[in-house]
Amino acid sequence: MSQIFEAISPELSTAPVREVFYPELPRLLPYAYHPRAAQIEIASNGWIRRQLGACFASEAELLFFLRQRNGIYGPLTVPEADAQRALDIADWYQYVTVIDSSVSDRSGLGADDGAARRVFADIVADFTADGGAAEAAAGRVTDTAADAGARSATEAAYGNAAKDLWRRISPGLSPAQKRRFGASLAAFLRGCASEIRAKLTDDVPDFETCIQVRLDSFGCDFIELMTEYGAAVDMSDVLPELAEVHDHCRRQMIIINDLLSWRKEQAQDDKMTVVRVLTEREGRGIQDAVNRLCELVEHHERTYIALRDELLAGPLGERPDVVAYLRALDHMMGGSQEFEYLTPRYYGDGSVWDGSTSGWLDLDAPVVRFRSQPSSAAREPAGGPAAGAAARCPVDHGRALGSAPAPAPAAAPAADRSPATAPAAPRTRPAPRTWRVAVANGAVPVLGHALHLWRRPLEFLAGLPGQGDLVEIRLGPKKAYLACHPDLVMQVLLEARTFDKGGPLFEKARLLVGNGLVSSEWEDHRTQRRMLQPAFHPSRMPGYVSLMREEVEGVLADWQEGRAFDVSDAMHALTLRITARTMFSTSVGERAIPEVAYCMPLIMRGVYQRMVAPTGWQERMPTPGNRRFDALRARMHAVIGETIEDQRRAGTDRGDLLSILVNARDEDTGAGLTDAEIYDQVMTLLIGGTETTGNTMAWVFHVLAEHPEIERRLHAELDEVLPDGRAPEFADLPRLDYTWRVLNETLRMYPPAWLLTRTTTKRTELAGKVLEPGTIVMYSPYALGRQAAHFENPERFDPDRWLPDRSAGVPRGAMVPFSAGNRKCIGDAFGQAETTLTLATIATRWQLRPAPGAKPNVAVPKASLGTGPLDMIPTPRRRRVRTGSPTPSEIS
Ligand code: HEM
Repeated sequence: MSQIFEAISPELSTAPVREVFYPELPRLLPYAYHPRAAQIEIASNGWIRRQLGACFASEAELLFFLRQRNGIYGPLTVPEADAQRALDIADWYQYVTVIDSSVSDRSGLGADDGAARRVFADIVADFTADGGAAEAAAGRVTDTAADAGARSATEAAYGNAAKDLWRRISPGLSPAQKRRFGASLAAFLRGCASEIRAKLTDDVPDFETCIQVRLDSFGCDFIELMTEYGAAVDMSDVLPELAEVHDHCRRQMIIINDLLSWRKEQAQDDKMTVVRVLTEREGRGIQDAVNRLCELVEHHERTYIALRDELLAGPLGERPDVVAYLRALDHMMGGSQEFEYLTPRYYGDGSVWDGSTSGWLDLDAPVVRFRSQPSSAAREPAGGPAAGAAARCPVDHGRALGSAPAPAPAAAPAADRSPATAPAAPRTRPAPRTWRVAVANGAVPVLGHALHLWRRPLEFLAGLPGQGDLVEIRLGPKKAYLACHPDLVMQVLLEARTFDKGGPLFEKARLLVGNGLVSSEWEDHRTQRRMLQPAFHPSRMPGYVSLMREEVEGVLADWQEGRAFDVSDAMHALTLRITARTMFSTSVGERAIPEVAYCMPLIMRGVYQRMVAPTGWQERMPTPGNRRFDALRARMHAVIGETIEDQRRAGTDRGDLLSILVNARDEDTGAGLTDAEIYDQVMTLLIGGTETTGNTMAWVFHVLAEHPEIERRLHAELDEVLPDGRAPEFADLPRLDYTWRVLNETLRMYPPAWLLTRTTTKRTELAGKVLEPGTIVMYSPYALGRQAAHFENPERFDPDRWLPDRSAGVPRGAMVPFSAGNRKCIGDAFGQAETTLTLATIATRWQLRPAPGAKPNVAVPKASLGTGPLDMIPTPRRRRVRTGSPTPSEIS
């Protein structure tokens, strides 16, 4: 293993320092140390010395291995296991880590994949029924002198250790688990051999091939088995049901491992790591690759949680062993990540963890930890956390990551399911730095800044980041703070328990949506999110998309050449119909839709006015405006109440969202939701799913009319992907790359959710300022998207800024149109599919131009940022069709 030493302790060179920024990962899963962690680690280190000492070239190498603290991996990943089992597991993981280290070493097993395969075959035989199991049963647990003579000391050591482990572990496994154990070990060793081969042949695989090899070489099968062993359960009979959960769990762990071990792997010239795939195979810069992979980690973690919750909400949730296993799997993932921050294995021999989980990491220094500032101006390349993080699911399952990006089904976040699985407090540690904390300019007596927010809110907000990273605003007697710096925004969003839903927006939103998902506070939110999540499962997206197609086609059937119409109204009507159809599949629902369409925009405007009102008395006055507002709310209530009643009467599952809500039962009490609770969720989804997408669509047609060159490029893509002029199917969406960039740029410049508020639930600190409980904290996707510090020429509509290379430097918190953390939009994938499909279908067939004198009016934005009435005139578009080589021919 001597080359490992050399590789990890490179000579200091005069080459420019290479540094990469590692964004904070969400860490939604719990982690804990086993109560006997310290004793287990020591005992396990003793076992390694006794059993596998012969596998190390010298005492120094053995000590080097032990300093990596591999013995703590077991106690961190099975914190609730019986102590003996936790020790068995610790030894097991150390055992495979010794093999893994030797595989990385070209003077050890890594020298020759053929030889390694032979050693591995012996190890498998020592473990499986022909070898270890049978011998263990007969009490023969060590190699005899004769056996040992035929094998090298190293091979004999591997064999003896395998037998010892098998003797201890196998009695706790069922016959099915024993069979799985053999197969899992074989898979691990097969993966190791493939890694050796790749290294020797200089092959960098594509993304999916790499993942497939890593699934084996990371030992995913036995990680799950060890989790079962730790929880004393057998999941062999439900593996198919767990397959999806496992897939996301595995990918999350592998990608985190590859990200955090990158310094070591690149020093050892490892080919089988997803970082290398992205940098070498897909030609990304290292920062871009890291950003992408961080997005993937978040995606897999959230999808894992969503799927896990879905399983628990179904019949398997009745089985205590499944519940115990999934809880153990949470700890496995959370603990595994904790280990990867902790181990000196990836940060250099002698490094000591300072608790940091994000920051700049030097790729070349012998000993490193995350730093708050880069140490070199020559870092490669300058840039911050995940670009376009809020944009979409970056996962292209089953394809190379670099191919056409997809507005594909992103996993929506899910709340945790019980106190035991409550998310670990997000450990955002903004860099110790000097923050600029300011009071916004232009306060007037009594009203403070309320008039600015009332009269010219966008201009006012966009000017605040120039004044400070955290800016105090006065709303009459109340103070509020706008987080302007992206890192502060991420802190607010990730520390969701401290910065909980609240503040003027949500207080007023409760007038409309009561205690629905978007406005509920931490505790309620977790239960609610679990209940609603199944409706947004990726598997439902193809069905939703075909329904969206029907609705868009229906709307287009009424368009007439040259006849102006209000595009904002039309898009809201369309998105409302789409959301409502996913919610109510009945004729009663159909009747409710026009009523809701009429009331909603008027109510939304009233909510915004109440939100920025400096005092609360105006809304209680019996003015005509207030009476109208109350009447509209009552009307909406009545019509939705009717659909709920209809669903209750029917009692059947109609496959729509209303059925999910009416049939939902509390896990503990078995109680269902009251009509009032269902009403709140229906209103939440109707508003969340209509205003946002409707406004986005209106803006996009406005900007296209203003930018003919961008429109021309959009048309070119549509003609290529949809040459026959049909509406896209679900499978077409990933190919509409430019369409997606146009929409993402629209969301940057005109985010529908332009100002959002939170309230602190306890005394806390933000930007070094102490905030008392109950303090209002806000963030503005609009103001963030207009900052020149993060977006070059921010007033320019430039979809290509979302090309991977150009977007690499955009800090994660600077682009949050769908928010982030556990309150991230539940309908993000739905919304992105909907806007992509709508834009593609309309722009394939029609071109819209403003009616004379028509332009957006944002002087008084509502709770959601819209264009206001926007009359546009449709003209049928003539498409260019490519056949083979680009020979344009016109079709109508
Ligand atoms: C362009 C489309 C959309 C945008 C820009 C958007 C934006 C957002 C944002 C920023 C939030 C977080 C609010 C906060 O931080 O306080 C949010 C939450 C939410 N959105 Fe969306 N949204 C979109 C589409 C949708 C759709 C289509 C639906 C439903 C069909 C939906 C339903 C919701 C719900 C229920 C929440 C609350 C989630 C929670 O707190 O757990 N949204 N959305």
